[in-house]
Amino acid sequence: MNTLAPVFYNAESVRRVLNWPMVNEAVEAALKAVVKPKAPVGDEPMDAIGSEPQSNESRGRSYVSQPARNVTVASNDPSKLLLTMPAFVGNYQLTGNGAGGDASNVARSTLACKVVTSFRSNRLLQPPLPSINANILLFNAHTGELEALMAGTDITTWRTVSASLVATKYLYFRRFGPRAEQQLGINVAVVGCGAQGQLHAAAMCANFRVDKLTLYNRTQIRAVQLANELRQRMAHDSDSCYGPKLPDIQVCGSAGEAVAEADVICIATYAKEPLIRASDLREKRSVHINAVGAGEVHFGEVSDDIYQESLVYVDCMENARHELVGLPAPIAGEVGDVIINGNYPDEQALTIFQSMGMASEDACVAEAVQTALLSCDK
Ligand SMILES: NC(=O)C1=CN([C@@H]2O[C@H](COP(=O)(O)OP(=O)(O)OC[C@H]3O[C@@H](n4cnc5c(N)ncnc54)[C@H](O)[C@@H]3O)[C@@H](O)[C@H]2O)C=CC1
Ligand SMILES: O=C([O-])C1=[NH+]CCC1
Repeated sequence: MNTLAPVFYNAESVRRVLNWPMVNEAVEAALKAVVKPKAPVGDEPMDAIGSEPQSNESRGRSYVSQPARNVTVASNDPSKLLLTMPAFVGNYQLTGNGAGGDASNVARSTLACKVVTSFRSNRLLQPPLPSINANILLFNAHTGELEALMAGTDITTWRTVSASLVATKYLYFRRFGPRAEQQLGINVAVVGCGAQGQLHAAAMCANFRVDKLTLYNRTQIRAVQLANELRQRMAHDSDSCYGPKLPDIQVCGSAGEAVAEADVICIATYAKEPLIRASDLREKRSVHINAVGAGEVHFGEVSDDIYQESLVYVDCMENARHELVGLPAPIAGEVGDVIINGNYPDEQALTIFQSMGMASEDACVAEAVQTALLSCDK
């Protein structure tokens, strides 16, 4: 493509092409690409003696260059942050869905940088603004030229929710069998009904068979509004993807009440103190938690006693070394490794997906969005 002048894709254009099959596939590609190859035990190639294991690139697998994100505190207020998130994702493939209709199945490489602010007080403005605002720069991966600037706020919400969907599929459903995500009904709890919580609630119902959805928000009216919106949307959706029966949606007075019968919990707040504890979870564990929020300290909203009982998985081990210092439990592994190797947790396990958010997810989704928009123009 000739990129003499970068193209601007506004939020409306991006929203037009976002859909779950596309975003889920792009996010799954990013989660797999960050997994570093393991050195084969007792079978090291001659040229590997004393050196690093062979790279994903030399093995023909996808790979990532994703430095730790840079955080700038805006003014003297530590809750106002500017994050720069660069990533190169090499040699990954998307099928027709993930490429926005372009089923060429060629290996792709994407170079991108997301610039995102997190100003949690934006919600208190009149009128309120989103807490998270993002833009994504997409470069030509061969020449380094800037090709596009893309509105990235919706992509941030969608790719974060999608990471929770993918984690739920592999860390929860797949422990019960290869097609359990299509067959098993689940109870889902959403704690925090801001931008993230709202889309988590809708996406869990659109992608899985949800029997019961419980919602909790500190300001209850927002949970009530979300419940009403979801009920209306589901009732009017003609090509229903919600399974044979619509979910029973309930608003709860506490986070503990919301999670009491949940199989899958999504928690996305700015709370610094834990909102859920081990005694809140149902006795028969077999529970999966997507821990998404808490701002600067990712693991603040879930109590230590839950972490201590859990197998904790992350999106990226390398990022965890920088961002999860003090995590009250060891890290069991990366979601991408579970996808690649099929080493699913036991049925009874309590698992946490500790979501930090990766620049490579933004890059792969932005690339899929651009492909979809270009194919719309044809
Ligand atoms: N893991 C990832 O990739 C990403 C994580 N996030 C994080 O997700 C969280 C939510 O983000 P948004 O939904 O965009 O924000 P939002 O401002 O739209 O919603 C924030 C929610 O947190 C709740 N909340 C805030 N403080 C609380 C407290 N002390 N106790 C209980 N509830 C509280 C609010 O009631 C609201 O429901 C943030 O921590 C944000 O940093 C956001 C984007 C990506
Ligand atoms: O990954 C991301 O984009 C963010 N994580 C927290 C704020 C924004």
